Amino acid sequence: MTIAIGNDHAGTEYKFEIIKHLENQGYTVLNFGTDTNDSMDYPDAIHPTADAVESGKAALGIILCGSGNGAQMTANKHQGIRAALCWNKELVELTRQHNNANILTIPARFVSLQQALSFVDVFLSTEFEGGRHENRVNKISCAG
Ligand SMILES: O=C(CO)[C@H](O)[C@H](O)[C@H](O)COP(=O)(O)O
Repeated sequence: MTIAIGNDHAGTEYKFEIIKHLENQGYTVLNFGTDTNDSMDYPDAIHPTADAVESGKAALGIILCGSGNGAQMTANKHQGIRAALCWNKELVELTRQHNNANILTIPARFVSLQQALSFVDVFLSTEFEGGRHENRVNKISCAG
C-alpha cells in the first residue's frame, strides 16, 4: 500500500520516524513534506499530499504540523479528502470506523513520538464500518 505524507517544519522529526516505521512494515511512502527544520508554509506541503490521496496515487495520507489545525484545514479544502485531527488513539479509531477518514492529521507539538507512531498503526489497521455511517459520509461532500 502507498501512503502519502506531508509536513511543515514542526513535523519534520516525526515525519522521518513515521517513514522509517512504515517502510519497515513494507509500505511505500510518498514524501511531500519539508525535510528540514527551516520555517515554511504548511499549505505548500499539504496540498500535494492531499492531491496524491485524492487522485488515488496514495491510498491514505498522514500530515503533520505543530497544532495540526493548519494542515487539516488545508487538506479538507480538497473535495475528496476527509482529514481528521487526532490526539489520542480512540479518536483515530473512530475517525476510520465512522468517518472513513483518508488523511490522519497529527499535531506534532502536542503528542509524543510514541503516540504519533501508535496513531499511525491504528489508522492503517482500522476499517470503515459502513452501515449507518455510509450515508453520513456521503453527505459530507454535498454543500447543499
Ligand atoms: O499551522 C499551524 C497551526 O495551525 C501549525 O501548527 C504550524 O506548524 C505552526 O503555525 C508553525 O508555527 P511557527 O511558529 O511558524 O513554527
